[in-house]
Amino acid sequence: MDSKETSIIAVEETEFNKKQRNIGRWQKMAKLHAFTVHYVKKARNHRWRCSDATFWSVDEHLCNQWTQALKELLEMQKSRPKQLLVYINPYGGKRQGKRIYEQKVAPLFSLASISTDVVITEHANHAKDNLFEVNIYKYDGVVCVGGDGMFSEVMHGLIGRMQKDSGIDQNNPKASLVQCNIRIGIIPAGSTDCICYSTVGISDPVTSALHIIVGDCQPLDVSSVHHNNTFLKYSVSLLGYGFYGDILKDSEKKRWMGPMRYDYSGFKTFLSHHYYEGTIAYQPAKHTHGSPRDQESCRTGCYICKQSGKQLAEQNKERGLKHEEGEEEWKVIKGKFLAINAVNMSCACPRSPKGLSPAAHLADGSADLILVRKCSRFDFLRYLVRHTNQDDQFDFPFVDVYRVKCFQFTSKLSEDNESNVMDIGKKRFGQFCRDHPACCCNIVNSTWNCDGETLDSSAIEVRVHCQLIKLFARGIEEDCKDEAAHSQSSIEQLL
Ligand SMILES: Nc1ncnc2c1ncn2[C@@H]1O[C@H](COP(=O)(O)OP(=O)(O)OP(=O)(O)O)[C@@H](O)[C@H]1O
Ligand SMILES: CCCCCCCCCCCCC/C=C/[C@@H](O)[C@H](CO)NC(C)=O
Ligand SMILES: [Ca+2]
Repeated sequence: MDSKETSIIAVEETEFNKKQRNIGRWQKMAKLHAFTVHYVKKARNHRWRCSDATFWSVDEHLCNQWTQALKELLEMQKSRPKQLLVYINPYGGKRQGKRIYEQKVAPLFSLASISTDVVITEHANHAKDNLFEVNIYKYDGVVCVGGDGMFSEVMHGLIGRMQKDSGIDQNNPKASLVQCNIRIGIIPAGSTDCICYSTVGISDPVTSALHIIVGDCQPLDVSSVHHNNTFLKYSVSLLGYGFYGDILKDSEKKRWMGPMRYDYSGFKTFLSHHYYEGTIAYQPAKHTHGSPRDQESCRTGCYICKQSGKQLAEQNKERGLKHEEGEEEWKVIKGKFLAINAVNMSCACPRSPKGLSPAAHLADGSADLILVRKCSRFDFLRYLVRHTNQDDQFDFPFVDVYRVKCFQFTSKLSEDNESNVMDIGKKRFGQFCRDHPACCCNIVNSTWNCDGETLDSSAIEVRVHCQLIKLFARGIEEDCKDEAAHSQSSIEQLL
């Protein structure tokens, strides 16, 4: 945190006697007055904690003046939320959402004088549907307690509500969507918590609660996914076909296993080593300055994301004056793929601390399209291992990566179904694997994994909407070796 920026959470008058301290003769001479400042203390690995410091004086007036001045300073922080709508998924991750909120988060919100309306969800889509009914405009933010799936619900509710209120048809894949200025806070209590980890740098409920309290704001790109002019879903983290789609499909049947289900299904999917044929067409993201092979990652105050934000503001100003840009060139790739991963952000998570595309940006209006072509099991394992270490994940002859603003995918199977009259044998028994006719392995489509939810269609059209939503976060901060000491000194400077 910048030392000029206040990291105070709350200021309270304190009864001095309760804080028994050895202050020698002062205590005997006069009645002491005190106030306590609760502030953010930065610890290692992007973790934030709430700490406090008590100040005392024999001068009651001086004490009151300080308390008043600090409270006024806090009042002036207009970006801080005062009223929040909170959705808790009691069944996400290890089913600890309610406990985490009540024990770790609610006391901090109350300390920071934030009032809350809390909804404990009773079924899937409860939060999403509810966001179409409530008066969302009275809130400074919506908080979800759960995992990526719960975040996805809240995001769909908010984006959908904004488009409905503005008369925008979500089924139109070319529609300019209305930005959503009501920020979303994520209290991680899921299985992967990739969105929280990639935007804060850690999956920790207290840290996330403190980012909400100090009123952080991080814009985020959102991809819209359509099939045949029908809206399917939005995505902010991973849109994965092949490996990650198959893991998700298998793991959904094993929700009872909790977060372990991904390891079990991951191992199974790895052993099955399925590849899928299809065609990808994409438009490169020429507007952004970065590349997926950059060494630098997106960090707090990222220059590339700021530039994209400026371009977006210009476009919004010019909209109406200018006609839609002419069609840019499409690149087409046909092939056999073990995995097709499109990521709007790095997708860093505790399992993969750098993520699937370490140089992807949170708010640059682009996604990184990663194509993992058919290769041996051993090579695929080498690729997967690089999700977890520092080595370059794209430095393989069977892996390609492109920074794109939109793409389309059609599986070979659906191309064939659309264009050919299938013979009776195929219709009855399914299509047989052309490479191994003797093995009779059935070719089926994979499933798209869209931020942890499956999509019903394999043929999709995807478009990145630059900075469509905002989070209570600030992106991952640059490593600071002496963060704890720095935070302490910033509070001392302030007082
Ligand atoms: N009360 C509920 N009962 C059943 N399902 C719910 C309920 N509330 C929300 N859900 C659904 O549960 C799904 C999964 O929840 P969540 O994302 O919180 O946990 P997770 O899947 O374990 O974690 P992750 O998404 O990080 O892998 C969400 O898609 C959401 O729609
Ligand atoms: C033998 C080594 C295997 C290493 C495997 C590493 C696995 C890394 C997993 C990274 C997934 C990150 C993408 C996040 C996706 C989320 O949207 C989704 C929902 O929470 N999670 C999953 C697992 O699909
Ligand atoms: Ca992006």
